[in-house]
Amino acid sequence: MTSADTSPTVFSAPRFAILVAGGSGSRMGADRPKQFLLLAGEPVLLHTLRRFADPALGVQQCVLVLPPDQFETWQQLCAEHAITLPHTVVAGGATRWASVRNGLAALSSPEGVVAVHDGVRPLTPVSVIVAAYQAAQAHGAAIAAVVPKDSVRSLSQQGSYALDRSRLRLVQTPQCFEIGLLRRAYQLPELPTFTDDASVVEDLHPIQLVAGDYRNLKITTPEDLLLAEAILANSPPQ
Ligand SMILES: Nc1ccn([C@@H]2O[C@H](COP(=O)(O)OP(=O)(O)OP(=O)(O)O)[C@@H](O)[C@H]2O)c(=O)n1
Ligand SMILES: C[C@](O)(CO)[C@H](O)COP(=O)(O)O
Repeated sequence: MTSADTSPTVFSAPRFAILVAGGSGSRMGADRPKQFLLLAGEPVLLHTLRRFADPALGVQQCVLVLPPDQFETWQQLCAEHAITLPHTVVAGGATRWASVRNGLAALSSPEGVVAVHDGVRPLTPVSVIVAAYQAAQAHGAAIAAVVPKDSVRSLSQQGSYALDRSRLRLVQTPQCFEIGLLRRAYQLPELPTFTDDASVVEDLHPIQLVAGDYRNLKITTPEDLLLAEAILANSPPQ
């Protein structure tokens, strides 16, 4: 895994972003999808959008994928929170895979590097996004990942057995790809084993890992929101 690059940002390929926020947030169990819940007084998705609007990234187009029945919610939040950051809104699908595919169709260019990022990862350091874009520019496909801190076991018919965690990584987003490569991968049929974009691409192209960040959590269940509030208050990622 390469570590986050601190040298001056050098990009040669144009950069795009797809923020997938088309889910319903069933595990959060809130009264609305978790991407619209407030974190430090602002919608989770606004925090995420702001990360990708950082001038160091120079992102040309940011596509937001939303549940088709939640466009009005987002419009209201944009008005309430004076959200003027430029973005393109498209409708999500029944699965994350379908939402990414819809986001890809909305990109304004067939060339460049695209970051696919969970709209519910609002604390991603910009340095991690830079590292993923740069590695994808060099190698075609790069994703953020961290080293597991817990021991890990696999279930077996007899019970369970220990895995060698030194050979395991926990996968995060952003996941960055040459646009042509990602489009080819998303023309293949959807499989139930696809949990992220790397799993969609890996049969076509090797996946490079870059160092993620433990603060880059995915807001999934209620305690994640508490953790995110604490991180923002005490150690906000830049
Ligand atoms: N049909 C879907 C499902 C998920 N996502 C997005 O993919 C990201 C990761 O998914 P997850 O955390 O599983 O979100 P939900 O599907 O909303 O949550 P849950 O599985 O608890 O219902 C989220 O930003 C989510 O909005 C999406 O764009 N379209
Ligand atoms: C894409 C992802 O965030 C990488 O860790 C993860 O696979 C999403 O999983 P989910 O079940 O859709 O939350």
